[in-house]
Amino acid sequence: MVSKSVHVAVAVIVNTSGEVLIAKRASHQHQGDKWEFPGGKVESGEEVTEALVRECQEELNITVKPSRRLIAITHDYGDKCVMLDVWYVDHLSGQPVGLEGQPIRWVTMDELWSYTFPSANKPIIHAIQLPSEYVITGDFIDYDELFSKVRRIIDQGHRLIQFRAPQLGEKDYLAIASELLLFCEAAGCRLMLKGSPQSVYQLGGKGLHLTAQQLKQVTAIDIESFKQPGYLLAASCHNEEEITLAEQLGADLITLSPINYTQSHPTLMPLPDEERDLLTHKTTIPVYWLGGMSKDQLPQTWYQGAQGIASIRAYW
Ligand SMILES: Nc1nc2c([nH]c(=O)n2[C@H]2C[C@H](O)[C@@H](COP(=O)(O)OP(=O)(O)OP(=O)(O)O)O2)c(=O)[nH]1
Ligand SMILES: [Mg+2]
Repeated sequence: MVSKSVHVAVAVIVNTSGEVLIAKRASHQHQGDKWEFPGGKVESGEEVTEALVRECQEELNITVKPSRRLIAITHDYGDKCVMLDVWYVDHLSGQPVGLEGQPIRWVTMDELWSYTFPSANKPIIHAIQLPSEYVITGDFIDYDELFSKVRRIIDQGHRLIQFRAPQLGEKDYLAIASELLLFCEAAGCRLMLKGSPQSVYQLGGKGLHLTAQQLKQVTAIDIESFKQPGYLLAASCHNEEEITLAEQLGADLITLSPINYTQSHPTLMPLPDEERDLLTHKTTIPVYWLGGMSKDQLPQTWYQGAQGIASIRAYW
């Protein structure tokens, strides 16, 4: 166990075709021969964004403009502890070249899974592939209203939706969910479902969202189907204990709530800002802030290292 972590500026550079730039680390380097996102150590007195610009110049001969933080990850390799401060870069000038002799490649988001990265990188790859907004369905009077609202949300470009309908019994919920699944899949949108892992899996669901209560009850075997490539496991968390359980199960994303007072849970006290930020920094799982969130709070969530926002009211 190494206590002092090295602050590393990491650039996820995305081109206009949506491809990401990766580079291969030299054999003699720490985590040698693995692929990485370009970057390097933040020097003393330097801001992380300055380090990003300098490293991309030194390693790739390009000038970048970091747009926002994507995720921050602290990882202990045993011989070295790193804090990867990962930023999105979608503005660059110049043609990247491996100035240190390192092979470089533009790869699609899906191809990222077939490269070997240092083990700290797994949450980065999840964070790249997940959107900033996680839409949760609200009230609906009938089937038509539900489907037309989901259609509108998909047409607005959203690709991650949770079907929440606490007013329905399990049987009715699953019956509608199976229709909604086909509808969303045809549009390339991921539908996260609630319920028992077995019933969601049997229905053909590729995304399971566990309640905090389920987090305390399910075992690794119960959710193993949702650990396969192409599946997503999410969990609702409200405190450190629940986040630890989500980490142990290997969840791909979590919601953290309540961030503000909400109409759906009027009696719950919002998390104090300090606790919210601490929990967001501590976990390596992409975090969506939930509870009275609005889209104009997105920059603040990114700044604190969260993935984005989850909400009913901002979208429904
Ligand atoms: N750049 C980068 N480093 C990563 C990634 N994943 C990961 O665990 N690391 C670790 C490996 C290293 O221990 C550390 C980065 O340090 P580095 O060796 O690139 O630092 P540097 O560019 O300043 O190079 P150097 O001249 O000090 O060798 O972070 C990643 O995706 N990109
Ligand atoms: Mg480097």
